[in-house]
This record gives sequence, C-alpha cells and structure tokens, in this order.
Amino acid sequence: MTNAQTRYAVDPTTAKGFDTETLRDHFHVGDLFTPGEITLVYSHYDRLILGSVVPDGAPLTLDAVPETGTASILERREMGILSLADRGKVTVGGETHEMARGEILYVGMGSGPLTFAEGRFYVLSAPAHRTCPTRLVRIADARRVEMGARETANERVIIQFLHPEVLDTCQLVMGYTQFAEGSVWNTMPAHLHDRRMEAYLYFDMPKDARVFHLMGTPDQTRHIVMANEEAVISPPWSIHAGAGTASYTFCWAMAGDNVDFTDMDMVPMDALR
Ligand SMILES: O=C(O)C(=O)C[C@H](O)C(=O)CO
Ligand SMILES: [Zn+2]
Repeated sequence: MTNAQTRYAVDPTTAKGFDTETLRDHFHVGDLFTPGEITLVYSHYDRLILGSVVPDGAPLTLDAVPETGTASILERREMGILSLADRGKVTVGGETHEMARGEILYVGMGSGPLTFAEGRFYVLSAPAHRTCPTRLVRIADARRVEMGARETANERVIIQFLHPEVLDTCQLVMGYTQFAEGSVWNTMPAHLHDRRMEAYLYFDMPKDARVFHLMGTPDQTRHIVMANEEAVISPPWSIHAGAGTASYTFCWAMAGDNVDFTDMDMVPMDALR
C-alpha cells in the first residue's frame, strides 16, 4: 500500500505565528516506517519527496503516484534510497541491488518502477531534468568530512554519498552525519541557504531519547521535538540544527539551486534569538 500526503510551503512571516501543533503539522514528519507500506510526503519546498518503504514478507512496488502526475514516479525525478536494515534488496531498471545498512542507492531519472523485496528504507526524490547513472554508493566510497570538537559537544563526521565529488546527480545531495561519543550538537554554529531546502531524518536513537531540532529564521527560532526515525522538513529560510538527549545519526538531503554542500551562509551566534 502507498500512502502519500502533500505539505505546502509556508513563508517565514506566517510560520512565526504557529503554535507547537501547527509547526509540527507543517514541518514534522512522523508515522514513517509502517511494515508493509510505502509512506511518502510530497513537499512543495523544491518539490522534494521524502518517505519510507518497509516490505513485510512481500515485495512493495513504487511506481505511479498521483502527486507527481506522471506514469511512473521517476519519469522526471531522481531518487536516493538509504538502507536502514542490515540487508536490503531493490530492483530497478532490470537490475537488483543488494544493500547493507548505511548504504545509499542513487537511482537516475526515467529508471521506471522500483521494487523493494526486503529491508527498511528511507527514500528521497527530487525533480530532475537529465538522467544520471544509477549506482549503489557503499560506505567506503562516500566522502568523509570531520567536523566539530569534543569541547563543543559537536564532534562528528559528515558522510557524503550523493555529492558532486562522489557521483553525478541532477540536484539531489544526500548523506548522513554520525557523532563521536558524548557529542550531541549538529549543525551548530547554524547556517542558512535560501537557495535550497533541506530535510533531516533522525535515527539510531534509543526509544526514549529525543532531539530538539531547531528551526526558524535566526531572529525567531523554534524547536521541534524529534523521536527515533522521524523526519523534519527544513524550509530554505530556516536554520536547521539540533541537540540530542542521547546519541543519534541524522540523514540530511537537499534539493534546490546549488549542489555545493559548502554553499552556506553562516549565522553569527549573536544573531540567534
Ligand atoms: O552535521 C552537520 O553540520 C551537517 O550534517 C550539515 C547539514 O548537512 C547541512 O545543513 C548542510 O547544508
Ligand atoms: Zn544546511
């Protein structure tokens, strides 16, 4: 079964007046990873689709969805698929990809339907205007960027899978960030990039742990409380950072005008409110 919903874009002035529930309705994505289901959220920010696929004994096929209005979801889109299970099996374009936990499969525009035979997957899809080759990116092939420090509780490694220095994509940039023991802060100092949106999936979290995800314009920050395997949509005008009550990993993905990961406008600490 495929469940899909649409989230419309919100401007920062409107978002400023939201209470907790309204903020969550627009930006927080819960209820992902239902066994036997494909769950998709179509965001009007850069038309990014994010979601989950959890085969449960029988294969699940992702093909046409009314939200894209095309014969097949990838007719004018590309996709990144993160395996969250030790074993995953995805067939697309006549080829079956056996995936291990933490690997990301890139699927190019026009590849046709996707069949997920086993595993647990987080999926992201952005509009594309050209086809790039489908490729499974293993952890050893990804680019690792060490960031932060133990003293500031943000020592971490940014692992870039769908990134110009690893493989060619149309506009999707995707990977995940893992923390050194004791570090809990992501993406602080905060930054903005009005040229592209971003989405985060927080995972690898103990059941009772929470991440306080920070969003909003620098002078109007808000927080969204995130549990394991929940996602959050970060509008182009918003900071995106967080601190966890325990260790976690988060998958980041971006779409928009610029595929350069370092295209960020840093926010000085004294600008945050
Ligand atoms: O740990 C980090 O810092 C990040 O992962 C940064 C995000 O990916 C990001 O916001 C890139 O624009
Ligand atoms: Zn960012």
